[in-house]
Amino acid sequence: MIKLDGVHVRHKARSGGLFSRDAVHALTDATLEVKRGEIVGLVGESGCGKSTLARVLTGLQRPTEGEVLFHGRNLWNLPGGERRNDFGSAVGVVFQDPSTALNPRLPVRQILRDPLDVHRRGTREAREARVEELLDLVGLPGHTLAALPGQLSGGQRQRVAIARALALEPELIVADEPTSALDVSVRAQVLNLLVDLRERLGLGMVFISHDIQTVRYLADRIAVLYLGRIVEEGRAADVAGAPSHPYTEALLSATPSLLETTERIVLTGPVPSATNPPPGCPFTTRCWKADDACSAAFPAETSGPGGHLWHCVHPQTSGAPSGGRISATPARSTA
Ligand SMILES: Nc1ncnc2c1ncn2[C@@H]1O[C@H](COP(=O)(O)OP(=O)(O)OP(=O)(O)O)[C@@H](O)[C@H]1O
Repeated sequence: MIKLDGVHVRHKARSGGLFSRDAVHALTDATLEVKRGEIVGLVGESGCGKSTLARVLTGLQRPTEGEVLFHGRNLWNLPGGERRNDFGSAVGVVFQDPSTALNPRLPVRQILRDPLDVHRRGTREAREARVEELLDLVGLPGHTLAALPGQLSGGQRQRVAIARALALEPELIVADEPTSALDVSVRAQVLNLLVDLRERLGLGMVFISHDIQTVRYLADRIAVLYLGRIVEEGRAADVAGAPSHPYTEALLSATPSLLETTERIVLTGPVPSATNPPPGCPFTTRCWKADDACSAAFPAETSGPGGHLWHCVHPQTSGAPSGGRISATPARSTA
């Protein structure tokens, strides 16, 4: 349905002076496909490029290089009107914090009507009926329509934001950390709602989170980002169950599931600057397996069964995470 092909995004560095040519390499050579009805999880630490990738997928950010293909057509070669109308309605977005994503002065009824009005969908009566249908889809009672966002709980606000994202019957929802601003008690409800909607509506979804355990629960496939690069990608069971990249292993150990006994990997070295990324593997400075071979060039793509891909010179090959077996090294300590 949508494919990123060799996408690079470089921003002008904020810290540079007026005439500085310094660039932040927010995304480097990202290739990723989301098929109809599939949930792709995107994980990585803060600043690794998750939101940039979300902005590229939703057409809010034009790549510096590379292509965004929507049903095989280059998004940025489409006429502006087609891009805004057809692509704009095919992709819905849910942001992290519903308190800031929803206009506090508009009642829910108007918030849900806005996209239908802007895209001139159906008659006035049909739009009213759609608004009620949307509310029902996300499990909110009818009286919510008269409420202002400030009169709702965080979980209810996020349900309204999800309903708004669904208004134009999108094929794809991009959800950027949709539960991290919510109370722990309602996170599971919102996650279950997203899974339920995917099943009922056949939606594709890109779910972005720094928490690989949450993503593992939801996603069909996972892509792991590190300093703007996708370093591992594959079926969720392969990436989270038998990671090949040491960084994925470290992410998994940071939020161990209750059933696993892997020791925690605490990464110690510095994260390289995104303004001046190293020529080799960007994880070298924190990796306990790194040697000279890792610094020469960014590791080529290696593939395993089921479309499992990784970029690492010393991948984990045993089929099980090494955490719990490797003792602490200068680049890694355990806690
Ligand atoms: N408009 C911009 N101008 C300059 N640099 C930017 C801009 N937007 C993002 N960046 C930089 O690009 C890199 C990737 O940022 P991005 O927001 O995509 O990461 P992220 O993984 O979503 O982080 P977080 O989880 O903290 O939101 C970071 O180094 C960030 O500082």
